[in-house]
Amino acid sequence: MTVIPIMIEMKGKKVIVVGGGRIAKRKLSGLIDSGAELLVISPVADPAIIAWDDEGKILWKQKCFEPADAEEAFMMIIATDDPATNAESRKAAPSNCLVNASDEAEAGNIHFPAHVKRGKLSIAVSTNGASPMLAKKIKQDLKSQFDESYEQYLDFLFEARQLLKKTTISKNAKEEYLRGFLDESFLQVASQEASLRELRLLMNNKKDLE
Ligand SMILES: C[C@@]1(CC(=O)O)c2cc3[nH]c(cc4nc(cc5[nH]c(cc(n2)[C@H]1CCC(=O)O)[C@@](C)(CC(=O)O)[C@@H]5CCC(=O)O)C(CC(=O)O)=C4CCC(=O)O)c(CCC(=O)O)c3CC(=O)O
Ligand SMILES: NC(=O)C1=CN([C@@H]2O[C@H](COP(=O)(O)OP(=O)(O)OC[C@H]3O[C@@H](n4cnc5c(N)ncnc54)[C@H](O)[C@@H]3O)[C@@H](O)[C@H]2O)C=CC1
Repeated sequence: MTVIPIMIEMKGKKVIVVGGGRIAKRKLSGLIDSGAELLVISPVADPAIIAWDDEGKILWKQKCFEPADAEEAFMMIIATDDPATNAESRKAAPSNCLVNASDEAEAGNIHFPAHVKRGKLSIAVSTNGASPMLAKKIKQDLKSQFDESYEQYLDFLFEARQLLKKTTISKNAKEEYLRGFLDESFLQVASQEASLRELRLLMNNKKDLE
């Protein structure tokens, strides 16, 4: 399979998860706050899945999979421990459906990468199914390299860039600021605040000229 990485908006999209065990729980945990409409089909479910159902975050249909369950699915995550059910649900997927086959790397058309999220920063690692364990190990390494301070740092970079867009300084000067903010010193909140103050002044100067 030749694959490409994309970031995808899942709000309101119908996702059918076939199976309610450990793997279904892991895949769901990455989707639970995405705004997708999450439906789990399985006779037995992990306690975390039952709790999400109680909280109204997902809908658990306590039953075995039937082809009609796949109707209008935007995405299917196939994760039962029964190979025959997994094959049957793959066949029932609507055309153009995104299909994650967690039991057989080549059988679906999407994989889930190992994922580090620090606020607006996302780093995904894929080995194309060669070694999910290596993907996980690299994720752990990246987690320490890009620690929690990156969440605040990304918010700073976002705000600084929005402020710069509103100033009248030259394109080169803007780029110089943006490049400067990549220096590690800007991981410090004090440096971020000082720069935001400076940029707000620049912006107000623009207003004065208007
Ligand atoms: C193709 C893919 C499809 C998909 O699931 O999307 C897939 C397929 C399969 N995984 C299997 C096994 C394991 N998978 C993991 C772990 C993870 N697997 C994930 C993704 C993917 N796994 C996709 C490719 C990702 C890539 O390589 O780029 C991660 C990264 C993300 C996630 O799951 O969200 C997550 C790390 C979570 C984290 O970041 O913490 C572990 C280790 C563990 O659980 O600790 C084991 C046991 C060790 C081993 O077997 O290697 C099996 C055999 C099943 C069987 O035995 O029947 C298959 C099927 C096959 O190989 O055909
Ligand atoms: N992609 C990945 O990262 C990994 C994938 N796997 C694969 O995922 C599969 C599932 O693993 P676990 O979640 O650990 O198993 P599990 O035993 O925890 O859960 C299996 C689930 O399938 C459900 N199920 C069984 N028959 C069904 C049917 N006819 N219709 C609907 N649901 C049905 C069960 O009720 C249960 O909820 C494994 O068989 C393995 O092939 C395993 C490890 C990692």
